[in-house]
Amino acid sequence: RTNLLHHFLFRPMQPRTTQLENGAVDSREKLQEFGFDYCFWSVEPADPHYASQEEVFQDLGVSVLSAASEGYNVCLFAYGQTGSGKTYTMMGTPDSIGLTPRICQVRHWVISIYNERVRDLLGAGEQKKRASLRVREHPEKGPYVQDLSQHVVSNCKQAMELLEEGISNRITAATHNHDASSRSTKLKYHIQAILENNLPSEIVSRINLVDLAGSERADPNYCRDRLTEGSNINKSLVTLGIVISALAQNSQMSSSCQSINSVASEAESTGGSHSSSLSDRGAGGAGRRHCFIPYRDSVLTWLLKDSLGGNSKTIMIATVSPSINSYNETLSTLRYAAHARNIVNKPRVNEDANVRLIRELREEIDRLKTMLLSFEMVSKPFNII
Ligand SMILES: Nc1ncnc2c1ncn2[C@@H]1O[C@H](COP(=O)(O)OP(=O)(O)OP(=O)(O)O)[C@@H](O)[C@H]1O
Repeated sequence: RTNLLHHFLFRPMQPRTTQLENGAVDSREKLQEFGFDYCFWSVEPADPHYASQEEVFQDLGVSVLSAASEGYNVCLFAYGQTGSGKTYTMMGTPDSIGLTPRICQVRHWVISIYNERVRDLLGAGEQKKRASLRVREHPEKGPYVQDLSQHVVSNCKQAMELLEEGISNRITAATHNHDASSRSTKLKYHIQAILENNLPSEIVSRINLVDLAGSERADPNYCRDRLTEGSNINKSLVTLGIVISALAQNSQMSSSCQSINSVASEAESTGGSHSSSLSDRGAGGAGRRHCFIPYRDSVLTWLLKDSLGGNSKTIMIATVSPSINSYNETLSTLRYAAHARNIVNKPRVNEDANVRLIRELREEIDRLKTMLLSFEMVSKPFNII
């Protein structure tokens, strides 16, 4: 999230009309307003407002890389209806390279790819044979996939080749196994790129790049008729929706408690007669139960635990189609994104405690040296005499 906030007036390209009971037509436009940080229009290259892949990278990719080099975990995920451009934005085409290969072109990235069944798409030998890998949770580093193969890439071309290899492995595996879950892959791919900075800072930051399946799968009715695929098929996307709205609700609750508490402390400091009642209300608000966040209900949300409401800077790309036929899906994507925007994460620099202490002591020495220098400069005129 940046501080920049624009407003998006959602207006269908043709005014929506409603047939009234008496046969008349109500052609009033229905406008909906949404907040967002960036908006990219990439329908027609000849359009003066056309946003190229390079522009999207400059706005989003560069901030991902700079946050990661500072030691923050970063997550970038694309959400939207089928065919609205998630893969185009995240992966791109050979002629128009998207965000993921551009982000991964930096040296010493370690890439791992897996789908929602946590299959290692780039594994060789034993790793390739395994149907699925286990997700475990490290007390400090958070959830991770055990025994995932790691691949180092040093340029954009290598990253693109590796991604294509992983994606073709996923398609082959799904076709051969007649695996219902893989055929309707909820998560197209999930890459974890780990940036390891060498000593003395020892910063390790994790980048999650996620290309989700079409958002219409988040609708529990989507595969009602597909008996073979079962009702759990869209679990990742449905759970993602539940997690996002629960987090948004918690964040809103916390911010309203904070504002009540700040009004209360202001009233207390000015000696207001009603301060105690406001404090009580604040305490009551804080005491209100926060929603339980069901991260573990799906592998996707478990692995993205830090990215959603935790230690990460997270960017959600909501892709929408300009077509009037996609009105409902577009509206639902924008509502989803508006919910996600309310989530407050707590990103922090990943540093070893000892390393942090050394860094802080060095900063203190620098500060004291500067003070000493300015003190010497002030006292010099007297010495000259
Ligand atoms: N901005 C764009 N410019 C040019 N082509 C685009 C753009 N966005 C999408 N496309 C093209 O539209 C088609 C569908 O896009 P894409 O595969 O990215 O959709 P998706 O949201 O990932 O769909 P799904 O959820 O089904 O995988 C692709 O052929 C893609 O190259």
